[in-house]
Parts: sequence; structure tokens; C-alpha cells
Amino acid sequence: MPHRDEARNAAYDLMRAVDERDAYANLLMPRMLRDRGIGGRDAALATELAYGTLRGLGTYDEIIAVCSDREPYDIDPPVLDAIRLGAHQLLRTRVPAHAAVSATVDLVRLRVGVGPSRFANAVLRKIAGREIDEWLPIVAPEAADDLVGHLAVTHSHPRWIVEAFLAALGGDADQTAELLAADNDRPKVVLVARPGRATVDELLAAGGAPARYSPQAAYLPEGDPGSFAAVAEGRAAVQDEASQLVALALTRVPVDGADTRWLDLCAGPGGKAGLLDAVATHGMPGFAPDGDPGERPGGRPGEHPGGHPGGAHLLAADLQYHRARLVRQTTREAAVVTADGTAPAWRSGVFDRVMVDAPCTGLGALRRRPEARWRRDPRSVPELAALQRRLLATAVDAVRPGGVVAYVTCSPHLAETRDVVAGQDGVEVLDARAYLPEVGDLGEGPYAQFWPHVHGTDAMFLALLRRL
Ligand SMILES: C[S@@+](CC[C@H](N)C(=O)[O-])C[C@H]1O[C@@H](n2cnc3c(N)ncnc32)[C@H](O)[C@@H]1O
Repeated sequence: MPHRDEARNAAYDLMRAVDERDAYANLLMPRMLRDRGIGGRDAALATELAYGTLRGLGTYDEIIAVCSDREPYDIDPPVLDAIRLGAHQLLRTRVPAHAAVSATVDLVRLRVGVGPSRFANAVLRKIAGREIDEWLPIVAPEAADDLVGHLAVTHSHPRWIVEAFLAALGGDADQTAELLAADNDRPKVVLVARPGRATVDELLAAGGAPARYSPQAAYLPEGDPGSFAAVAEGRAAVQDEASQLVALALTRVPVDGADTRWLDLCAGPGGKAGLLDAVATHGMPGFAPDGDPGERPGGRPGEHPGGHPGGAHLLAADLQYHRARLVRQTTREAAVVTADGTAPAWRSGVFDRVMVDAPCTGLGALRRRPEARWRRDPRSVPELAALQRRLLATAVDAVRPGGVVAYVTCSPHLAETRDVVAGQDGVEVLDARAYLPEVGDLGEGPYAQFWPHVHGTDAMFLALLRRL
């Protein structure tokens, strides 16, 4: 089989697995490529074709509807997926049109049948008649008539997600368009050097590039993170910069009195717990209880305000046993338990700092999972918001008066962010932005909202609450 066809077949099989078996594309693809011995440029092509098609299929289906005598939902799914794959090659890659059409038609003939391949041929030839910029005004409603529909079709997102983003961005259509476009880009791979276990300098020396915000981050320009010794040894890991910073922000808030007991209520799979455990154990350079950050070994005056002296201990909990087990791999000193955060096994008021990284719709991380936007269900939002409220209430109960709770979601949906925090009694809401001085444009406060189109991070939300 020619190389390019191997890549196309892998992309097609991935799409079928996503449709038929609810596979997670980003988990299955690397395995499939490895099993088939596809590497290098072919692997990159297969991944680009599959992920690009999964992201863009909202737009492609509108175009397919115009080019076919059937609505996409009336087309046999194996044929529809192949046509989507062909449409992606025609409209968003440099693959020559004749090659995109003939390879897709061959694929349908071999994998589905001769009749469907004729149908695919007819539809793809019509699609090939125009460029994407010519198609969009034909298939997307005018922004003036239907702003949400316009953005949804142009940037290939479900309407309800566009509505949620528009609301979270205060109705700003331009910003929403930028955010939706950023969701269609591949995210950077970011590494975290866990304090006391690895340093950023070590990651830079091993081929990382300097990061923009987090004092513990380095970017990975290309290649396999596992090739970094620090990653292979669990001293460093892959972690989005916003995810690093919300954990660091919790450790930076000054608390009076004891500061030795920390809790991560929803810790699995352990990204934030890995960082919290390291700071709790080893402290964070730059900390100055009363004076010059430079006094502390490794501290650079003025560079990283805040920090922590260490000497604390983390308890990490997760409802699911297998996720709690993953936390054991990211932490060294922490106690890890399987526990329901809404029915805690600990006494009230015993912790000095609590992280609640609540289960959420994940609308802030759509860049990472190409098919996720089509899988999420708007009906899950009220259910998740109710769970988030219960978890936040438990976290506030678990922290002592004067202690701090970080409420975090990887979603900017207002029902999962501001609305959850607004209902919480017995707390002072701190200005979270004050604990992230290295990052600008985090919103009007008192919360901090990261954005892919502004910061290049996931759309992570942070509220910092001090128990009264
Ligand atoms: C957004 S994830 C946490 C991500 C994690 N903090 C990290 O940085 O890797 C939410 C986690 O909450 C857990 N969870 C869901 N319901 C829970 C509950 N009632 N109590 C404790 N954990 C729960 C899920 O199993 C999931 O692992």
C-alpha cells in the first residue's frame, strides 16, 4: 500500500473507532500508529488528517449537505466519514484535489463498496469546485441574522458551546471567533519541572524552550516528552501552563498560622497534585516570609513573587480508584485515598489549603481532544454544576478559618464557574489575579480566567476563597 494511503487508512479507521466505539482519538491514535509501524511524516499526516477532520466536521457536514441529495445524517456513517476525510483534504490541506478525490473514492470502494464510491465521487467533485473561503459564505448564516449559527458553522463548534463561550466573553463576538479558531489549533506541549525534583534549566538543557508564564514550565518544540530524563523519572511531566499556575496560585496566598495540611479533593489523574506535592515538600523558590525573595536559595528577587517555604503535607483524594492510583505515580510524599469528596472521611476545618479541581464539561480543553466538542452534552451542565457546588461546599468545610480554597474548572462555562462560586457562603473571595502576577488579561476579577486565544493555554478558571 502506498505510504499516503496507509496514513489515510489509519485516519479513516480512527474516525470509525470514534464513531462506533466512542474511542478517544488522542489515546487511540498513537497506539494505532505504533501497531501499524507508521512513523515519521506518515504518522504526522495520519494524525493531521484524522484530528483536522474530527475538528472540522461541523463545517464539512454543512458543505456536504449542499453537495449531496441527502442530509449528512441520512448518509451511511462509513461513507460519510470517508467524505469528511476527503473534504478536509480538499479544503484545508495542500493535497492536490485530484489525489484527494481519487484516494477517497478508492478508500470507499475498498472499504464499503462500489455503489457508495460513485456517490462519494460525485459529492467530492462538487466540494472540490470551491475553496473553503468561498464555501463559508454559502453554508454559514450571516452574522447579522444569526451570530451563533455563523460562528458555529464557520469555526465548526456546536451551537450550545458557541453560546456558552459568547456569554463567558461578555457577548464579544470578535473574541469568541478568536477563541473558536484557537480551539482548532494544535496545543503546544508544555512540561512542568516539579520543584525540588527538577529545574526548568534542566528541561531547557535537554531541548525544551523557555515558556511564557509559569516559572516551572518549558515548552516542548517537538518529539516525545518521554525522551526527557526528568519526565521519564517522574520529576517533570506534561502539564498545561494554566494548570500549573492555578496550583501555584493556591500555594502563594499568605495564610496566618499553621500551613502544613493540604488537600486536593479531586486529584486524579494527578497533574495538579504532582505540583502541589512537590511545593508542599520542597517549597518554591522566591518565597520571602518577610522580606527579600533573594534571601531564599534559588530565589530571584522580584521574579516570582509568592512561593512557599515547604514543610507541608498533601492528602490527595479521588472518587475513582484507578484515578487515585494514577495520583500515586505523580506524587512522592502525598497520602492518596479513594474517597467521595461530597461525603468526606476527614473532620471539618483541618486543612490549611484545599484544591477543588472539579469534574466539569471540559469546554476549556477542546483543543486537546478533537472529537470532544461533538460528544459533550449540554444536558450535563446542570448536573455537573450541582456536583461542583457540593464539592466546593465540602472543600470550604474542610478548610480551617483563615485557610484558602482554590476552586478550579477546565471550563469557562458561567454555570460551572462564577455561578458555582457565587452561591458559596462563609468565604471571602480573593482577587485571584493578584496571585498570578506574571499573567495579564485574566479578566475583570476577582476570578482569573485563562483563554486559549489570549494565553495559549486551556480555558481554565480559578477562584480563590478564604474561609471566614
Ligand atoms: C478535572 S478532574 C481533576 C484533574 C486533576 N486535578 C489534575 O490536575 O490532574 C476531576 C476529578 O474529579 C474526580 N471526581 C468526580 N467526582 C468526585 C467526587 N465526588 N469526589 C472526589 N473526586 C471526584 C474525577 O474522578 C476526576 O478524576
